[in-house]
Amino acid sequence: MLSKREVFDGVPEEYLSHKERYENAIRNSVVAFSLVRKMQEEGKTSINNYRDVVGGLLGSSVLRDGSPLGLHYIMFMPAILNQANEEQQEKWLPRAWNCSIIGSYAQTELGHGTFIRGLETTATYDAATKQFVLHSPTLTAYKWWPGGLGQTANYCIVVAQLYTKGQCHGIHSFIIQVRDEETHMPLPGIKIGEIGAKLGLNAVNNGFLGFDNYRIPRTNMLMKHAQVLEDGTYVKSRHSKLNYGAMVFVRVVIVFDMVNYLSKAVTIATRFSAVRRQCQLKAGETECQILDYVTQQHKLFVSIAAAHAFRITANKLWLTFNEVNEQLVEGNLQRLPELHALACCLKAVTTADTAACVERCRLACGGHGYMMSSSLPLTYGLVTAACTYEGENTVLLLQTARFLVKTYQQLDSKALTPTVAYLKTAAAERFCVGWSNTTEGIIRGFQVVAMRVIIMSTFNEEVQEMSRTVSPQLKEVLHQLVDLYCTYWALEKLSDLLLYTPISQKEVESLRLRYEETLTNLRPNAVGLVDAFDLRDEMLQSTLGSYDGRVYERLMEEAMKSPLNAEPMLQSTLGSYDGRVYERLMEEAMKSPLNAEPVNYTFHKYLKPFMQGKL
Ligand SMILES: CC/C=C\C/C=C\C/C=C\C/C=C\CCCCC(=O)SCCNC(=O)CCNC(=O)[C@H](O)C(C)(C)COP(=O)(O)OP(=O)(O)OC[C@H]1O[C@@H](n2cnc3c(N)ncnc32)[C@H](O)[C@@H]1OP(=O)(O)O
Ligand SMILES: Cc1cc2nc3c(=O)[nH]c(=O)nc-3n(C[C@H](O)[C@H](O)[C@H](O)COP(=O)(O)OP(=O)(O)OC[C@H]3O[C@@H](n4cnc5c(N)ncnc54)[C@H](O)[C@@H]3O)c2cc1C
Repeated sequence: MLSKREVFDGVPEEYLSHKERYENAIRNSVVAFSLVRKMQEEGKTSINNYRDVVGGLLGSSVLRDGSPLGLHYIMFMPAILNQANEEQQEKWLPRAWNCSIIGSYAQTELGHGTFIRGLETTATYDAATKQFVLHSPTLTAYKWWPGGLGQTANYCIVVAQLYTKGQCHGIHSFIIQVRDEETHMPLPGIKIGEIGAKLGLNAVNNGFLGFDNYRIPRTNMLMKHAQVLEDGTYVKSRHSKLNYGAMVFVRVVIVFDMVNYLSKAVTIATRFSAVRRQCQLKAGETECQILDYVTQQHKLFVSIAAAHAFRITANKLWLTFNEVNEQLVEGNLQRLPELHALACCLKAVTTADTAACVERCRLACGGHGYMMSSSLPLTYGLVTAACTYEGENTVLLLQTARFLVKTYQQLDSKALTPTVAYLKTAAAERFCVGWSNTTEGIIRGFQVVAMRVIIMSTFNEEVQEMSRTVSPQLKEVLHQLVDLYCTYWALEKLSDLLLYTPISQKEVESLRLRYEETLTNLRPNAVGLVDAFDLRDEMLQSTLGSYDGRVYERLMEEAMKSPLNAEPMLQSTLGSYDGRVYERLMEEAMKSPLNAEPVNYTFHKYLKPFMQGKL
């Protein structure tokens, strides 16, 4: 059995080289995911409900900057579950589930990420040999970004343009072996490596992948929805977008991820704000806690409310996802567009808001928030990536807008699906006959705004659920959070409300007062509210947010761990670009020390024994 997490001579991750960071990540990941395998063996997690277990690990302090094995669970396995037929699932799922193969998900290319109908990788069917020929016709056709593909995965799901009998049938998914299972060497016809250092997630080992007329069996096309028969006949799917299912799943999971990161950041910043004393409210008094400043409360408290709002929303979205997928199994595709629009909208909104809130938490901690040891910069790097991956936010909001416009156009001719039923009511109250400075009044106002601009989504507060299951005291605080969240956004989006609702100047002024009252009302419970997230110090990994409040002692302890305090300069910088983007990106990637060797030693020492169940 492996010893617990090894670090280089006690040097924290921040001081490791790019290569050492990867080697450390492999060591930590095989230990962490050996635990998942143990839970599988004991029946404590299953192939249909491992989200919480894996999600908890991927957000934990052990894998704090991601894992080379993350995509295996996040997309490789869900893609097989979602797009492989029964025979293919029987062949591949057991090996993926016990990690005797490690997979990734290769869709994005150097030249295309958003416009997936424009992907260039081709899969051409050869009926004579009953094989598909995978090929990357240009440099921009190289797969670029797949997590774990650089040095770790030996299989991946590849999304390519399918050609058979001379005709292109659009993008489809294929399961492809890219490395030898014994030697881990890239297979002939495969060009593979890692793409280099990034803003964050530097333990994920994102890779590139090029094909040179690489042949795979016909049965390696995932054929749950569409098929290619032995003679090359193409059988199309019931719905052209069923192949996009893996992306919908991850967008839903990302909303849960944002809850975890936002809770962590606001816990750190709120606890630090209770410890930090700076300046005086009145001359001659002792310095006050910075948490007592209304400006500090304005920065932080809405993040506490947002963490709860996102958690409630994530749970509701997960229920919708499972409902719609059960209907898909029965052949009922009616709610697929709504699920797609909802997943797009909530992934975009929660990632953008979380990135903004985490940055605000950092700013609220002054210079100490800028220290890596606070864990706030690392958290920001993780959440800001989510605004881009799994669908760039702008593009996903446009998808939601497209769905809402279509829904509005069919308002009188088609029954509305549950999450847009409010449009009927908002349409009836075309100009929102009255305004009230209550939670319900604000929600109704936004429904009217949404109705009028058809691009705002609204959220359903689960207030009724809270009144059934919580004590009067807790209900009062949760209502304060609901009030805070609504009045905050009413004030943030005041221009829309002024444009589309009859809110008066007087009501805006009282809304402002109400907002400040709510901040004051929440102040006594602020630390208790973040303590309620129940995030252990090991999870927070933060000098500022530890439960015992020993901020300064911890800052100094961490500072003394820097090798710079023990020896002279270590650092070097990279060159800049001359405008030849794709060639330069590839040249930079090839500078990675990880690409200097075909197989990193951690494969033979850790990964292979892990995959063979010998750990
Ligand atoms: C189990 C794990 C547990 C815990 C994990 C813990 C943490 C996990 C958290 C984070 C994850 C970590 C790492 C993430 C790794 C990220 C991996 C990636 O990034 S993979 C690559 C992702 N790439 C994308 O998302 C590409 C974005 N682009 C698109 O999706 C599409 O191009 C588009 C923008 C949707 C447009 O598609 P297209 O051009 O084909 O379609 P149209 O716009 O013309 O619309 C036509 C029609 O189709 C409908 N539609 C589009 N997409 C879907 C869909 N997915 N489902 C259903 N329907 C869809 C659209 O609504 C239109 O319908 P119509 O209006 O015609 O009725
Ligand atoms: C950390 C990380 C991990 C990733 N992991 C994976 C992975 O494992 N597998 C994988 O396949 N991919 C992965 N990706 C790739 C990711 O899915 C793409 O980066 C994403 O889909 C965006 O595509 P792009 O980068 O090509 O940007 P582009 O599509 O080129 O978009 C660039 C910008 O152009 C604008 N834009 C583009 N299209 C439109 C439009 N229609 N309307 C308006 N504006 C538009 C937007 O401002 C957008 O930000 C990862 C990315 C990151 C950052």
